[in-house]
Amino acid sequence: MTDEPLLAVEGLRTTFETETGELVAVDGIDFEVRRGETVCLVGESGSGKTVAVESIARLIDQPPGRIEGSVRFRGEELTDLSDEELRPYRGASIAYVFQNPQDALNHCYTIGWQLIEAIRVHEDVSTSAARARAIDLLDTVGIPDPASRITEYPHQFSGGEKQRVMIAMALVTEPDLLVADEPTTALDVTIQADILQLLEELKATYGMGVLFVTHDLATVSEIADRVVVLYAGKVMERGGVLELFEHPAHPYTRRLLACLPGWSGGVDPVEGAERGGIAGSLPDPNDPPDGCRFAPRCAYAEPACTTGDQPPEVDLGGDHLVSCIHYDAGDDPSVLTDGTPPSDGVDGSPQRGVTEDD
Ligand SMILES: Nc1ncnc2c1ncn2[C@@H]1O[C@H](COP(=O)(O)OP(=O)(O)OP(=O)(O)O)[C@@H](O)[C@H]1O
Ligand code: NI
Repeated sequence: MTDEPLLAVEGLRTTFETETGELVAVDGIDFEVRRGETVCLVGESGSGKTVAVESIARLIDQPPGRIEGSVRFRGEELTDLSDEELRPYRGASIAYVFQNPQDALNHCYTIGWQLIEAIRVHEDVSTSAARARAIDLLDTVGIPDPASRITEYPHQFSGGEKQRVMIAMALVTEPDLLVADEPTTALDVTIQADILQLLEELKATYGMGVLFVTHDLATVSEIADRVVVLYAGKVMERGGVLELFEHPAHPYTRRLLACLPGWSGGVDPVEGAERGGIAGSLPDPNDPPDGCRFAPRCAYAEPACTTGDQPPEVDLGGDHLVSCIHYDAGDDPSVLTDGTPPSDGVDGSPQRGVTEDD
């Protein structure tokens, strides 16, 4: 029982009915979050990060959405539960913090009123006890002079303070899992680090698992214990943060890292040349390519990369998994890291292994 991860997601697949057909936002992904650790879900815009985390507590309307696969939380299969049975989990033992705190706060009510309401929804306590708890929570999230700030309205709080209030709201239920979807993206850079630091402190204090969504690898390097790299609804690679930053295996991860200023862990010539972004764009989610979803943008794609489904994950040891055929037994992954620029393929896109002179 103690070996059971806090959250175990297996084969999670979330699709939407759209006018142009079925859109596959998340396409059969596996990952885990253990107690007391921060797992970062990282990937470009549109890769399915938000849909993935919102699928966990079924925050997605079905229809048009459709969620399949297994989500086990503290050993319990959540997908079997009715909406009513899910209530103790959704927004409670699994709490969410989103990108824009102003969207979640009601500008007509004081911060205190909103916190007290949130507390009383979950606990049968007097208003004065709830008020004391609200002050305590504001103090916990680093709002100075909470006893007087509690009477203020959202517009009297800065962006960073509003996000701290949202974190306080999430803590009301003492969650076991805090899901934070780009919680710092809307904030000034100077404030972002403070919020990350706060989340780190709270994780330690409460022993929560944190599932953190970001497109920013610099943030990942600050807070992650483990990382899940998502691309076009598929997991490209996952593993411990140090392992992943020092020995990134998937060409997509390597490209992402090469875009990170100051990262010098074996940038290959193609990656180095493209610092500042990855050429090309995500595939059409209504019509994903066969094979590895990244193959159309991958400098190392071979014909075998573009057939079948996303390659099965290869276990590189130490919890490090990669979905890339170059790591299959018998293949030679050193082509990805030997520093030789891949030869140019047709229509200017570099392709390895498909030209005669390779
Ligand atoms: N309600 C919906 N109906 C139809 N398609 C949706 C819906 N919600 C999300 N999608 C699609 O699912 C895909 C994944 O979206 P998602 O919001 O999860 O991406 P993301 O990785 O969180 O991106 P970002 O970094 O921009 O937040 C996108 O193609 C998006 O258009
Ligand atoms: Ni998102």
